[in-house]
Amino acid sequence: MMRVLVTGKHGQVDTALQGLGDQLGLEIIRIGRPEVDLAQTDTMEDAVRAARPDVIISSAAYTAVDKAEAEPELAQAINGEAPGELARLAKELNIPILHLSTDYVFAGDKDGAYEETDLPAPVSVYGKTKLSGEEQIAAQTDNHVILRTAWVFSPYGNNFVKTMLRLAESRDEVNVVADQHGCPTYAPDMARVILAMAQQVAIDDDPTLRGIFHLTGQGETTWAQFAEAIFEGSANRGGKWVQVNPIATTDYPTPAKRPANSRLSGEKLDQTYGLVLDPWRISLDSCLDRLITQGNLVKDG
Ligand SMILES: NC(=O)C1=CN([C@@H]2O[C@H](COP(=O)(O)OP(=O)(O)OC[C@H]3O[C@@H](n4cnc5c(N)ncnc54)[C@H](OP(=O)(O)O)[C@@H]3O)[C@@H](O)[C@H]2O)C=CC1
Ligand SMILES: Cc1cn([C@H]2C[C@H](O)[C@@H](COP(=O)(O)OP(=O)(O)O[C@H]3O[C@@H](C)C(=O)[C@@H](O)[C@H]3O)O2)c(=O)[nH]c1=O
Repeated sequence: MMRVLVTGKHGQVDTALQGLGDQLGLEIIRIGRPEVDLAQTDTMEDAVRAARPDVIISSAAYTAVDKAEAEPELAQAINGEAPGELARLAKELNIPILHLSTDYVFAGDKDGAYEETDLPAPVSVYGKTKLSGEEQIAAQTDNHVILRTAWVFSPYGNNFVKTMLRLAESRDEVNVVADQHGCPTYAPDMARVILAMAQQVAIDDDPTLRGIFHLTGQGETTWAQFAEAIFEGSANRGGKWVQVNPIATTDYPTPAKRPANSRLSGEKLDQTYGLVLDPWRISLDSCLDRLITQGNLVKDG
């Protein structure tokens, strides 16, 4: 049975990986706080070695985009240094590492969807530290896959879908930015693709399977359109409909700057691995089924 070490014990992606890994009969070993703190890289080695992994999936990160502006050193330790240390260990153990990165490594001034060959130029502390993580991994081992994803949502943890449903509890309308474009991505869809890739790279040393890949849900939208789809889906399931007022980014000031366009092309992933994620609208239905129809919003906290 393949042993998959995953960083993160309470996050969206690591939770989805656990759920699917169990179904597929993989041994998923999750490491995280309090035993392993990625801000203190010396807490990682014993846990990684004890897990005897066949592959590492580096999912955990400092993901509080606005808060990172005030805590750049901590964000850099977790998003920059820790992946480098994980990759060093992967190299020593002679196993592949798959690492989650972000659309926020891009500046957002491109017209079309970003390709893997486009130059990153992050505009936030979070984006800069995630780019540093990519670089530190690549410096440690060639046996790596960097997976840039975006706008992740799921029934678990914190995300935009759950934020909107929570706002609906106290508001009849909400102002949402309409000039940032991206690709929402459902964590359980990601888990399907990530585990398929992990199984392939664990047995195939073909260099074309390595390197950077973009991994997002099919289709694109804006945060305002995404919010509208969330409330329509909510109303269709007997939940509340809330009016979305589209606004400009300048009317929603935040500590961190976000890219105006962070759409990612999934073409390389499709051509290399033959893998695509589901359209985000279909996945949003699955997510809302679990959150509203099955009443998990309250339970998940
Ligand atoms: N969420 C998104 O929209 C996007 C995410 N990504 C990337 O995808 C990956 C997964 O994201 P997602 O699942 O949404 O993240 P979450 O914010 O849901 O979870 C982050 C995980 O990292 C863990 N973590 C944070 N700090 C530490 C630390 N110091 N030591 C140990 N564990 C720590 C958290 O544990 P704890 O609960 O203890 O804090 C949690 O398990 C990340 O690498 C992220 O950068 C990329 C693009 C979009
Ligand atoms: C809650 C809220 C947000 N917004 C805006 C702020 C921001 O521009 C946009 C999204 O807000 P959030 O803070 O929820 O999302 P944000 O933290 O920017 O999400 C990002 O997380 C990191 C981890 C990533 O890697 C990215 O891919 C992306 O998913 O919506 C509104 O306009 N109105 C609102 O009521």
